Amino acid sequence: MTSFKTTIRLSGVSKSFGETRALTDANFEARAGEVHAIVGENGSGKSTLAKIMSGVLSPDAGTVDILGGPIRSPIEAKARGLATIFQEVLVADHASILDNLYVGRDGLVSHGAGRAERLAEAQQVMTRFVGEAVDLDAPVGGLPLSVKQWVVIARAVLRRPKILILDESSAALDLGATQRLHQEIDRLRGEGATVLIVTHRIAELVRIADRATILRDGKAVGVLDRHEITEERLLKMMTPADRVQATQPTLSANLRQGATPVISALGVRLQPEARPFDFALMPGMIVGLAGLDGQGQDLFAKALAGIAPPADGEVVVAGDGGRQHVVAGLADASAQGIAWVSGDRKREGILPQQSIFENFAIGVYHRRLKPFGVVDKAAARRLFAREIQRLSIKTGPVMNRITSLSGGNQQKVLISRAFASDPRVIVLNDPARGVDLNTKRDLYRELQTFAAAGGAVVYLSSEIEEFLGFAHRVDVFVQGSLFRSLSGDAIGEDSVLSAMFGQAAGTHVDIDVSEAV
Ligand SMILES: Nc1ncnc2c1ncn2[C@@H]1O[C@H](COP(=O)(O)OP(=O)(O)OP(=O)(O)O)[C@@H](O)[C@H]1O
Repeated sequence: MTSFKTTIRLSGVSKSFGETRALTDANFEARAGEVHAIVGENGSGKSTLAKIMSGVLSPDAGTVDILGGPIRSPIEAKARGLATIFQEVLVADHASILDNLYVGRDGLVSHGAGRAERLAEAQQVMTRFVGEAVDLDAPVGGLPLSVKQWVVIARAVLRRPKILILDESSAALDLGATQRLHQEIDRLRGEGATVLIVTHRIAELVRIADRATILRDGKAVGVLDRHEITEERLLKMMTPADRVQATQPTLSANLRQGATPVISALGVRLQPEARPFDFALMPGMIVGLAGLDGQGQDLFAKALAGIAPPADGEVVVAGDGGRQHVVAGLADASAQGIAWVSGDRKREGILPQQSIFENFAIGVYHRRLKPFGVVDKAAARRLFAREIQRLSIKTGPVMNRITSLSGGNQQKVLISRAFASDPRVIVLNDPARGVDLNTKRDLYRELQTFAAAGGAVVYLSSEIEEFLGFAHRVDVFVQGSLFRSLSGDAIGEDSVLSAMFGQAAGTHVDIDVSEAV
């Protein structure tokens, strides 16, 4: 018989924030040498559980036994060998990579004893993670989100933890990087560590989790073994009985082909040295943007939304009466009916000092003014109430700060803001990051309804699975330029992946916008 060493045991744990019950009488158990996933809808209590285990929050009731005793503070957690990577990417922007890696150990390490060993150790780990050597003295502030995420992961791994908790830590990583993270998780498991992962990425769960504990409304409702973990089973267990099940997305066939593109780009160059390309998006169409990290797809999404103009060429939107209008910035794009949803909600999305309602309403005020420029707050409130229902946003009083919501629910507020601005085009940059399975399905359905009514959707994702059965076309970016467009049946996991690596599998569809512009 195999004997397991239990490293974590939580019994009857409850935690409330005001009137919100985040955890109610929850039990949880994990072992040495296992990867254990914590799964549940947005707001089901996953992060609260992780924070209690990490000593950041103390439970209102129940017992916590981690590696032999309760944990009363983050310092105690650290001393006992527990490291946690929280949902938000927490780095000191002004400090170097090296200082960020060793912060909190024994002061900063830019000078003094031990620098040489630490440099070597840090360089080795960062090279393994990022896939190439990095300048450890570079300030973290200017680095891409994915490298910042690696800094946070490396900081935890360098402590050689006995328990590692990853709360949505792969969210900012692309395909190759996620694979490298999985290798690291395998290595830690092999060394006997307990690895807890909180993730909404189902493919990830199936690939690496030995067991999964499912939370529903703050209660642990079951534990699945590796062979029992399937998307349908997880959905069934995590969905509250009163939650309307979304239907599987179906692809609308009645594309109005031949219509004028609602948004197009001719001879666009994203970087001075990159190859120029053309792009056109018809009303009723959902186009996926794909690529390995940093291949230009994110720059292009930002160019379409007016956030960062391309290095060369123009983005053109069809205005009233067929007029062509060159997009001249974010406010202009928004006035032309192009809405933007960012996946990096902390930097580009939420206004952390504002209420939940204000974060929603800011997107609709300019379109829902009463005569004489007076804001119709009552109308905005009614609209928000409808959106809360539609996307099942789990919120307390809407005048509470946006930061009181769980991460996934903050993201849902941003998505609802985009829908409510009556856009003609919605550009979404990895919007499903940190969003639960049910909401992903709701989101696909809402976007399909929007497209079926003549709207156009640009959907950037780092997960290929998201495009399947959802996008009419997937545009794959390589080296800062559009490499391949895959349409209809040509969209498959293998064909998109091959194109991402610059290979020729799949059907090459040239986009001809010359007639339209
Ligand atoms: N500091 C806080 N103040 C008020 N409410 C809070 C606070 N932290 C969490 N909550 C509430 O507790 C509930 C559980 O939140 P938690 O962050 O644990 O959910 P989660 O399962 O991690 O969600 P997600 O998948 O969206 O990250 C939510 O309803 C959330 O709004």
